[in-house]
Formats: sequence, structure tokens, C-alpha cells
Amino acid sequence: MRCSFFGIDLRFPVMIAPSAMHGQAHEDGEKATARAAVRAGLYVFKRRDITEAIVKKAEALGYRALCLTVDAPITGRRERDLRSGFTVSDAMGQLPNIQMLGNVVNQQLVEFEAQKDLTLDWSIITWLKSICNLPVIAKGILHPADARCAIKAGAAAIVISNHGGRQLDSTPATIDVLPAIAAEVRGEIPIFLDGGIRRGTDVFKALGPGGPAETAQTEATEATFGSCGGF
Ligand SMILES: Cc1cc2nc3c(=O)[nH]c(=O)nc-3n(C[C@H](O)[C@H](O)[C@H](O)COP(=O)(O)O)c2cc1C
Repeated sequence: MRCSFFGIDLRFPVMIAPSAMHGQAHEDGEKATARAAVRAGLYVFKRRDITEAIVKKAEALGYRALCLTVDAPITGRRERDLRSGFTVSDAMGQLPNIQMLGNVVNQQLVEFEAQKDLTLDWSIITWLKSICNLPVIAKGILHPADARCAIKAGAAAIVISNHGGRQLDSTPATIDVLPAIAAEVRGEIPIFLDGGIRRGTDVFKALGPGGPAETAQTEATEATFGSCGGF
């Protein structure tokens, strides 16, 4: 089955490891997804030279695509995190990509957030493409108009995602917006989808009537990513 679901990062480029593109189930399930999301997270910083260095490092290491999270310019009010007293571990500071920030980040989430570039618009995709040869995937699309903007900006694919509902309450379910977005994209670029995929039948629902299977996405995916891409 040529499907790939991956959990990654918003507003900011995230690397997809070659092994992450094969869509195979793993016994660690969501724990593995969470670990990968933490490891893979990259952000566009106000200091573009830092982002550029991280992107070039990813390319040199053999990563095959950049996944740009476009739905979280600022972190949402995550009430579950507030209730549980969630904090970011100091160990975050030991991650190589964080260390590249040097004095810019003082290992505290609030300061880390302050370094993010909140002024991003679709031109960031053009910029990312100008500094590397990797395809850029826009993650966090929930509306056909945004899918069109992503295509115009040069995205190689989109991820229909509501960030698992973690970023903003009351966003639509991805399965509900899929048909309209697939109708807009009509196979021009591949569509990935995440959110609420918990069993095989969820995959079939996403591939069902109105979904990308009717709009020649598979061919577009293979053309861009080979035989291991999304819908
Ligand atoms: C622990 C955790 C961390 C996540 N971190 C990020 C992140 O940094 N960037 C991002 O774009 N999405 C992140 N996500 C969202 C996932 O990439 C994905 O969109 C979402 O989990 C899909 O919904 P689902 O959990 O219902 O499958 C995270 C999800 C989880 C569970």
C-alpha cells in the first residue's frame, strides 16, 4: 500500500528521514511518532542563516524532503498541557539542532518561541527551494484556497492536517476537508493526510469516494517521491 503518514512540525521546516517514507506500522506506535516529531522538529528562525544551516545539514545527511509546518505560527493555548503542567525538558538543549542556535536559545521554551519568525508567508517556500534541492511539503492545509496558495508557491506536496487538534480547538476533521481539497488539487501535486488514522479502515476511508484516489494523486505522488509517497 502506497501510503505514508508522518508526524512532524508546524510553521517550520521539518525533515523527513528516508525511512519515514515507507508507511509501515511499528510496535511502538504513537510513542515512536512522538519521538520522531521531537527529533525532527525544525523551525524557521528570525535568523535565516541558522535555518539555512539546518536545511543544508539535512540535505547533506540524505534527507529527501523538507516538511514545512504552516499551521502554527505561534503555539496554541494547549489546555491539556497547562492542566498536566507540561514543560520542555532542559535535555532539549542537547539536541544538535538546538545547539546550533548557540546563545540565541537559552533552552527555555519561552525564549525558543521568541526566536521563531512569525512573519512567514508563502514566499518562505520559494526561499527554502532557493537554498536546497529538496522538495518542500506544506503541512497543515485545511482549505482548498490554501492548497492553491501552496501550489502557486511551489510546494511539491501538501499535508492535510489539523495538527492532531493540538494546536487549535474546533478545527475541522481532516477527513471532512479532504474531498474539497482533492477536488482543487486534482493531481497537480501529491496529497498527504494525517489525523485520526488509527486503523487500516481509516486509510480506506481517506482513499474512498471524493478522495484523492479519484483525482489521480497516485501518479503525481510517484512522479515526485517515487513509489513511497502519500495519496
Ligand atoms: C507529541 C506530538 C508532537 C507533535 N509535534 C508536532 C510538531 O512539532 N510539528 C507538527 O507540525 N506537528 C506536530 N504534531 C502533530 C502531528 O504531526 C500530526 O499532525 C498529528 O499528530 C496527527 O493527528 P493524530 O495524532 O490524530 O494522528 C505532533 C503530534 C504529537 C502527538
